Amino acid sequence: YAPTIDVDPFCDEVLADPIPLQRQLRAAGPVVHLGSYDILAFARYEQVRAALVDWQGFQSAAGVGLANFRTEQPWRPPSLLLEADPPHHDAPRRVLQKILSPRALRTLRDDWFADAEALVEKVLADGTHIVEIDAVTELAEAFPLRVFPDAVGIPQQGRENLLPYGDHLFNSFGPRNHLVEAGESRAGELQEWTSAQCRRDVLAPDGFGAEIWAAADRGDILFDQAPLIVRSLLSAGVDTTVHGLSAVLHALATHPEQWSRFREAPAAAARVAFDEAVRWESPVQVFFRTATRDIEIGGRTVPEGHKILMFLGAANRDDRRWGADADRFDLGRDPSGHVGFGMGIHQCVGQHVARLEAEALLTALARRVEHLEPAAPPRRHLNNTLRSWDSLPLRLHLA
Ligand code: HEM
Ligand SMILES: CC(C)Cc1ccc(C(=O)O)cc1
Repeated sequence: YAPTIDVDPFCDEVLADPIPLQRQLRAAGPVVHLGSYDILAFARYEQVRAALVDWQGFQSAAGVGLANFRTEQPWRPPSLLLEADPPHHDAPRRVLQKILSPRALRTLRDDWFADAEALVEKVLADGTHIVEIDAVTELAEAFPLRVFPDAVGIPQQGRENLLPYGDHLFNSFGPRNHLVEAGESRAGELQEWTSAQCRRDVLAPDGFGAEIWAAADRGDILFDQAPLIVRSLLSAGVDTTVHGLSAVLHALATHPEQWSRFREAPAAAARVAFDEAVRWESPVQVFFRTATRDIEIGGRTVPEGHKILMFLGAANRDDRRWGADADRFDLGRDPSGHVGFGMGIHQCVGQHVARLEAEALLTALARRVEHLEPAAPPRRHLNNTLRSWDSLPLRLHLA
């Protein structure tokens, strides 16, 4: 038995504010039937985590969106990591894990910290004691776009395609609603542009892209896998960090006591602040899996071949796991174990890149900004998978 809830989780009202539905789903039970799509959903931490780590029972190869690749054509060739299961998932994952490891990223640390300081200087330059900015366009979008495409090694030309490509990709994990339809006219062109950036002859000789091709030279992966693995970086590595950064900036700006606490020890607190923001906001809100057999979970059977929907954002605010103050953004909390980066064999392979970007930007801001506060109400960006802001007007009081 699973209670049915008929609210459409992908309607604009829920995408703008998913918190009420998250509460309703958690309260309804460990497994809930979504009437609007006739699928089963998990919103409590225990079941979401259990489904994420059970890659044999809940597979990714049939797609991690609503579309079931067993019966319908994906809009782009499936990812060799995200939309693959072991054994096919193993080699591409091993290659990316090594290239994106904390140790491998050490060579970028100084450059990214220096670039974040340069960006913050540029943004604050035209102010005297108080500066008003839109933190989405001037910081959260600007910083990843300054450092990440260069780290991958793609050409300068056309980088403005990265955000719209990612936005459509993340919409396409949901149902074919107005958000997907709005992106469909450019989808083919954006997909072609992105794939063209993954060819060996256009990539710089010393970036993540070149390292993926070098793995093919060594025989760690096949040559025809290399471009798709580069595509994974361009697909997952931009919009996610943009919305992760705007999430942590919004959290800190709306919790002034947390900002002053953060400024006392920015280097140490930067990583916890980012992970607590990823837990609290969950930039990646939901995604799907497909049952590989009839599976018992939460006292209910998921029939073989059926899609399940995991509400990461709801799990990250489940008081059964996080305590009574689960809804509070609190730098004193230990956010480890959150599912904002997933969990198990598909857990975000780029999480250390995201954390390094956040550390660089937050420490640069902590040096120069005494206090930050909202200057006007922020505006939500609606996307079937991502929780994000279109605009985040902030007033920065300089140190
Ligand atoms: C705040 C930023 C980010 C968030 C919230 C995020 C979230 C996630 C989540 C939830 C998953 C698991 C998907 C699943 O289980 O099906 C994932 C996987 C992945 N992420 Fe991230 N991500 C972020 C940044 C990045 C970056 C910067 C990169 C690349 C440099 C990246 C590359 C990937 C890849 C390739 C996968 C697939 C891993 C696999 O299936 O083995 N992500 N990410
Ligand atoms: C949260 C995830 C769905 C983000 C993501 C997107 C795309 C890929 C890919 O490999 O193309 C990997 C991860």
